[in-house]
Amino acid sequence: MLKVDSVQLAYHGRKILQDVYLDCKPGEVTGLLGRNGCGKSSLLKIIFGTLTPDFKHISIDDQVTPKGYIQSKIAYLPQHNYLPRYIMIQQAAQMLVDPKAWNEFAAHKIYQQYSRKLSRELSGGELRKLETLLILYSKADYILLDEPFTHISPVQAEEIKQIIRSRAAYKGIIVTDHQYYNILEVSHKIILLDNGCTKLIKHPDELITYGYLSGK
Ligand SMILES: Nc1ncnc2c1ncn2[C@@H]1O[C@H](COP(=O)(O)OP(=O)(O)OP(=O)(O)O)[C@@H](O)[C@H]1O
Repeated sequence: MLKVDSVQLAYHGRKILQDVYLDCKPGEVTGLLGRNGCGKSSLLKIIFGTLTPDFKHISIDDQVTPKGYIQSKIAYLPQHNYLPRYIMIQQAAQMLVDPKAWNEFAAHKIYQQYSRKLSRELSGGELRKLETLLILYSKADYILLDEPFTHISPVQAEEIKQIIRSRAAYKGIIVTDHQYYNILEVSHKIILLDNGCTKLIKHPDELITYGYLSGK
């Protein structure tokens, strides 16, 4: 199990994260919701290990894991595109995809369609979908997805949700997005980040109580 505890982060003396606890185990999708600027991306970067906060306690199976990207324990889809503009999709896939999952990955239509293209030749939505797929089919046991539904049309979002669910059979997945209805649908557990603290949401109505949804 991945456990994230006691994260404290401040930028220039302004507290962003102060009382954070969340956990995620293989077989589970954890949805992370929160208003703009509440610290969702920062928290994912801290879990991945590329942002160092004032304090954190992160462990995988009770072993302290300060940098999850080492040994590919954790993979991370950043909020913004990560593939270099001139890389061929097939080349990126060969570097990132778990060989054991290759056949399933390569069967996806979008891969077959664009494998011989450069990343710069794809539309925003096509590239986002492929980047998400590459991370979901990586070797890592834990996957962090920052806004996988951005630029994605509704039918494509349905397909991504199905893939997230099927990959969650093998992995623990933490996903955040402003398309909260997609997050509610795909997640087994919802965590709201509010005033620097995590709150486990037991019923969607609590999202109104905490002021994340307007309730109108
Ligand atoms: N490098 C930085 N230096 C100073 N402040 C920063 C830095 N990075 C982020 N922040 C601030 O920290 C806060 C949290 O940012 P973060 O990107 O984690 O929020 P978020 O919840 O992912 O937001 P959004 O939903 O809008 O993407 C914001 O107020 C942001 O302005």
